[in-house]
Amino acid sequence: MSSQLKESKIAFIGGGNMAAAIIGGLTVTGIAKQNIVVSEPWAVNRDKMAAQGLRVTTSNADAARDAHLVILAVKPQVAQGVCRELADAWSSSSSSPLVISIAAGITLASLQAWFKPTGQEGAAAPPHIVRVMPNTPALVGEGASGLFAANDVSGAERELATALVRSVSKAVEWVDREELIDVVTGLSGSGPAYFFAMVEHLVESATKLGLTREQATRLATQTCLGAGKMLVESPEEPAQLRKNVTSPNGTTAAALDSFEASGFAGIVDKAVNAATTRGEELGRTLGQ
Ligand SMILES: NC(=O)C1=CN([C@@H]2O[C@H](COP(=O)(O)OP(=O)(O)OC[C@H]3O[C@@H](n4cnc5c(N)ncnc54)[C@H](OP(=O)(O)O)[C@@H]3O)[C@@H](O)[C@H]2O)C=CC1
Ligand SMILES: O=C(O)[C@@H]1CCC=N1
Repeated sequence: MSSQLKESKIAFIGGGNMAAAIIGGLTVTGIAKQNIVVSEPWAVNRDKMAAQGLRVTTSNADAARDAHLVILAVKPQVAQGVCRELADAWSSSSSSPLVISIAAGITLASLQAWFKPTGQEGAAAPPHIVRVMPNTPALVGEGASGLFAANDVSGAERELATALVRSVSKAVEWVDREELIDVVTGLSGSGPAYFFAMVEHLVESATKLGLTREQATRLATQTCLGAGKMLVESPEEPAQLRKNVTSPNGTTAAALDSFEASGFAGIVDKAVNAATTRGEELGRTLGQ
């Protein structure tokens, strides 16, 4: 792990699902809990974080004031208010941290405008910002994340962001246009839910056909894990792995033909487009 990351004080603004996933991954990889502070208004989430030995607060300003890295992990709908609050907190300090925003859709232009210093003499310059789109498998160190940095982000800051993301993600992809973060959102940010939904449907079908729910769940989840592991570890392309399962005129062909007859490729294409478009829309409607 990078020594820069190990020595950084990290503040999470928002202690919900995604913050919990990233923090879970970070602590497993050896980031000291005393270097993490979580600001979270909801007592239930705060207590969960405190129970893990993390420092918690209800004050975003207190959490962020001395941090080297601030992870903006609130819903897009509250991002503007939170950024303005943080800008106020930094207006009386001489340095500002690197901000990592994971808020879906919220653009760098919006974040930069909301973080503008409030005009006090000697106030810190606005923070440098990296947008990251992680996903919840970060919790088990199996995340997939996309990143995009503002122009003013230095090489060292990029390395710090990469180190943070890499400590909870196996796939780490910098993209070269900001719009592509919305595509990453539609693919891997939301993606775990697509696989969970698939497993839910598989379990429903097999239960209707006679397996117990428990048996069906064990078989479906292990199939998902096994297929995922093969996708990662095998040198073969996904299409070849699919063909290896598909005996001519066999059972798999019957299922895949059924998928195709129901327009599977089109269904997936529409879904990824819907998520990507929703990201763009969030950015437009909630942003500058
Ligand atoms: N969940 C996912 O899989 C992914 C989420 N993201 C992004 O991560 C961000 C967080 O999502 P997620 O973790 O799912 O959402 P959650 O609602 O689980 O977490 C957000 C947390 O922020 C808290 N909060 C609300 N207002 C404030 C405030 N003013 N200051 C500090 N904290 C506040 C919320 O408290 P309360 O409940 O009381 O409102 C909540 O606990 C979103 O922007 C989302 O787009 C990105 C990738 C994947
Ligand atoms: O559903 C959402 O908006 C967030 C962003 C990606 C995953 N969850």
